[in-house]
Formats: sequence, C-alpha cells, structure tokens
Amino acid sequence: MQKLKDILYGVAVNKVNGSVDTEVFSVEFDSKKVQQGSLFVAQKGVQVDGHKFIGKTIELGAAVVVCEHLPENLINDVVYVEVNDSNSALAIIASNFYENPSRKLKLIGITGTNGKTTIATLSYNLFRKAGYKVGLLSTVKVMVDETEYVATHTTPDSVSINRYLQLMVQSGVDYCFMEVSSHGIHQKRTEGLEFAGGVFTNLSHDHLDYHNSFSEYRDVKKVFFDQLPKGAFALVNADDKNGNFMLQNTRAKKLTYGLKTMADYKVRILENQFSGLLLNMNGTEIWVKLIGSFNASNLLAIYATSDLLGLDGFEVLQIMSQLDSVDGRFQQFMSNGGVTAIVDYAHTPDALKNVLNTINDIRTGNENVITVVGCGGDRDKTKRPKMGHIASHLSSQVIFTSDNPRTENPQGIIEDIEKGVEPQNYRKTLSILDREQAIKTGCKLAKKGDILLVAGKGHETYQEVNGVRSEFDDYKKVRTILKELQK
Ligand SMILES: CC(=O)N[C@H]1[C@@H](OP(=O)(O)OP(=O)(O)OC[C@H]2O[C@@H](n3ccc(=O)[nH]c3=O)[C@H](O)[C@@H]2O)O[C@H](CO)[C@@H](O)[C@@H]1O[C@H](C)C(=O)N[C@@H](C)C(=O)N[C@H](CCC(=O)O)C(=O)O
Ligand SMILES: Nc1ncnc2c1ncn2[C@@H]1O[C@H](COP(=O)(O)OP(=O)(O)OP(=O)(O)O)[C@@H](O)[C@H]1O
Ligand SMILES: N[C@H](CCC[C@H](N)C(=O)O)C(=O)O
Ligand SMILES: [Mg+2]
Repeated sequence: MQKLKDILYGVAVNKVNGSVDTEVFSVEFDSKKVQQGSLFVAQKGVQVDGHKFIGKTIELGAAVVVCEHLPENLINDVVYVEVNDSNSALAIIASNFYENPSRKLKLIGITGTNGKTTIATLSYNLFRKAGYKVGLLSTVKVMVDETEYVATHTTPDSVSINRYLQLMVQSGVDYCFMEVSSHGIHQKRTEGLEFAGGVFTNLSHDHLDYHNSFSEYRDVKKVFFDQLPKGAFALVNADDKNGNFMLQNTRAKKLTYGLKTMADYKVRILENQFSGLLLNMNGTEIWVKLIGSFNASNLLAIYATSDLLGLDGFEVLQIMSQLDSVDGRFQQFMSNGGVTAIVDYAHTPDALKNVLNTINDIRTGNENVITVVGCGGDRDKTKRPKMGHIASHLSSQVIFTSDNPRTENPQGIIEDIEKGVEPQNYRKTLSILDREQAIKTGCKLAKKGDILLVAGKGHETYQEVNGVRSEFDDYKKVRTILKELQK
C-alpha cells in the first residue's frame, strides 16, 4: 500500500482532482484486474482505448484513475489524475509503487533485432556460474534467481517488469539481464527504469508492420540509449552500421565491440565447426560449444559486459567455454543415421541468412542442406518473400510450411513466401501446409551426412491457430521422426 503522492513522484501531471493522500493498493492498466483501492491507468491501445473502461473500473472499486483526458462526470471519492502520456505515467508509477527496484540491483538491457535472448540468457547463466544471484527477463522465460516464471512478452508491461524486479531485489539478486524490444521502448514499458548498461546487437528487417519504416524502427531503438543515465555504459556492435547511430546522443559511457571492425572489444574466429568455435577473445584463445560467427559476436558482447561490470576476465573465459546453446537457438543433434538436425528460432530474413551461411561455412560441400521454414501470421508480411528467397537460395532443398498462422490463412502466407523464390530455385522448393508433415518430409529427404534445418519456432512449444495454441515442439518432433525412420 502506498500514498498517491509518493507514487506520482516524477510523473508529468497536468491536474489532480481529489486528495493525493489517498492510499493505493495496486496499480492496474487492465480494467478486468481492478479491485477495491486500485489505481487504474487508462491507455490508448492499438485495439481499444482504455479510457472507455474508466466507469467499469470505478464500479470495481478503483480509488484513483490516471488518464489523458478526464471523463465528463467525475465521481466523488475517486481521485482523477490527468497526464499527457499514460504509457509514460504507468511506467513511472509502476517503478514508484514497487519502490524503484531497478535502482537496487544492476539492470542491463539488451536491444537489437537478433541476439537479445541469446545474450541475456547466456549472461544469466555465466553470472550465476560466477557465483552471483541473477535475474532474467527474456522471450523464453523470466527467472528470479532460481525461480522460473512464464514469459508472455519479450519485454513485459511496466507493472510486471517492476514486480519481477522487486521480487529479484527481495531475493538478493545482484544483476538482472533483460531484453528490450522495440515494442517495449515504443510503448514506454522501460521508461523510469535505471539501467546500469545497455547493449545494442544489430538492426535488420523486422516488425515493419508495427513501425512504419526502417528509420522509425531504428529511431525507436535509439531512444533506449538516449535515456541511459550518465553512470551507465552503452555498448554497441561496431560491425552493424547502426551501432554508432545508437551512441549519438547518449550520456552513458560509449563502448564498442566487433568481429570485423575496429572496436574496444575484439574477437577473431580461428576455427568454426559443428562442434564449436575456437576464438581469440580480446587476446585470449578459447574453445566454446556455440556455433556460428553470430555467436562469436554474441559471446563478445557478453565478455565486454562482464568486463564493464567488473568481473575477472580469466574466470569469465573459463565459464564461457562451458556454456551450452540456448533452447531453440542453433540447437543441434546428430541422428543415429548420421543426419545433423538443427532447430533454430530464425524468424527474420537476417537471422535465416546467418544460420544458413553458418551451416554453409561449416559443411564440407557434398552434403545437402534441407530447410523447413514458414512465417508467422499477423506479423510483418514484407519479410515473407525475403525469407523465401534466402531459404531457397542458400539451401539444397526447401519445404515451406506453417508457423503460427494466428488469424491468417496459412496457404496465403506460404504464397507470400513463394513469391520471393527465383525461377532457378523453383525446383528446390516444396510447400506442405501441415508442419508435422513438412518436418517428416524433410527427415525422409535427408540422407546420411545431410543437414536438416527446422527454422522459425525454436523454443516455442505450440502452434497458434486462431487464438488456440496446440502443443508443437520442433525439436521433439525432429528427434522422434528421425528415430522412427531409423535414420
Ligand atoms: C501491438 C502490441 O504490442 N500490443 C500490446 C498492447 O496491446 P494493445 O495496444 O492492443 O491493447 P488494447 O487491447 O488496445 O488495450 C488498450 C488498453 O486498454 C486496456 N483494456 C483492454 C480491454 C479491456 O477490457 N480492459 C482494458 O482495460 C488494456 O489493458 C490496455 O491498457 O498492450 C498490451 C498490454 O500491455 C500488450 O499485451 C499487447 O501486446 C500484444 C499481446 C502483443 O502481441 N505484442 C507483441 C507484438 C509484442 O509486444 N512483441 C514485443 C517484441 C517481439 C519481438 O521482438 O520479436 C515484445 O516485447 O514481446
Ligand atoms: N548476433 C546475431 N546476429 C544475427 N543473428 C543472430 C544473432 N544472434 C542470434 N541470431 C539468430 O537469430 C535467432 C534469434 O536469436 P535470439 O532469440 O537470441 O534473438 P532475439 O533478439 O531475442 O529475438 P526476438 O526478437 O524474437 O526476441 C537465432 O535463432 C539465430 O538464428
Ligand atoms: N516474438 C516474435 C516471435 C516470432 C516467432 C515466429 N514463430 C512467429 O510466430 O512469427 C513475434 O511474436 O513476432
Ligand atoms: Mg528474444
């Protein structure tokens, strides 16, 4: 329970109607969750305007309503707070309500199109092995030290973020690694948080359905760095042409990491195999179990972050050499019959290209690369033909299939993907709507020595059709099918 005047600290308030000494029991932005004594923040959403539910929340017992415009009829006993920006107000209110937990631990935000989950999760694993209590907010799961919670978003809403951070503080967590998505920044879910550091991985085609253009998407990412405090670090990937752009207006300490470009932290790939990478990490050689040059870059970001947070470099490299891949990120096994199966979450053109290039770099040349891939429904349509082109251009054989069609017609999605296939690659492609059948066909086509890539869903354990999620796990499916086929 908190006094309204305390939780409004730092919020840009236009006017208050009622007493700021009112006690608040919970902070809600979903009318359905309001209870006696709640503070309800009305947000203008994509689907509906939360202001429509103000009356309903008062019936449910809301003590305070925070909104961008006051309702015509004000009810006695309810306090109304008018703000310019409800999203920003919600974020600051949530931080205050949970007693600013981000200031009581070291919070590191990771942003960029690809690599966020990998860097956040491996950092969580590494810092734990180094003896710290650690928190994780990621696409795959939320961890409060050893306790796991289900993740609903890559970056949760600001109330959930602060609630988890408070739990972490209560559990004695020293460091928290969190993914910061562009939706999260745009909807101000991370405003009011005090970050000890920010990491930028890369920027490529994604979410252009939500952000109107690539430059808008890029500018949203930059806001995160613009908001970092002076004592924080801003670590960017020098190999990405947008890396320096992110640093333009930040007050934080500026640092770079790079595989190809001059940077403060450097890595060189000495060997690249299916069994792992031999790296020269800022001057020291190490073997790691992770695969692919993009993972060399991810590991360098982790090494640099550890260094900036004061960990011992030698110990970090020792632990790094033991790290396993994150679920659904280049997760691989060799079947009894000698087929290398790889499950990867590549669901953007850039990620798919990276994964296929990695496979092509490692293979000796005689094996076939068979790819099973689809694109999600109700998501950026323009990435579909690009992924169709990349998959068919870089594989020996491709099977296009469904990946969470959501409310779209799956056949239509596949047709969008097929539009990107160039005529010389037509003969390489097949389309099979049912994902299980597609994987089965991929397994049947694969011969000893071949490489089978199942891309797009990674760690996901479901297939979503019209709001219904049914169980589906790419990794389990490929394992079972290859076993059944005795391959
Ligand atoms: C496009 C988008 O980001 N949508 C998010 C947004 O929903 P919205 O704007 O559609 O909300 P709305 O339904 O219009 O409602 C507006 C307001 O009215 C309230 N409301 C609504 C109905 C009601 O009965 N009562 C009520 O009070 C809502 O709580 C909300 O405050 O605000 C909601 C509440 O915070 C989010 O759950 C929702 O995420 C949806 C589920 C989503 O799918 N988001 C994805 C796209 C997303 O955020 N992805 C990113 C990154 C992914 C990546 O990088 O790959 C992520 O961080 O996860
Ligand atoms: N540094 C990188 N550069 C390019 N591609 C990468 C990089 N790291 C990982 N990938 C590829 O992108 C896929 C997704 O990786 P990861 O889950 O770490 O990204 P993310 O940024 O968390 O994605 P999301 O936006 O879904 O949260 C991986 O399966 C891999 O194919
Ligand atoms: N966080 C991403 C994941 C996409 C994964 C892919 N399997 C899909 O469903 O499109 C999103 O919701 O856009
Ligand atoms: Mg992620």
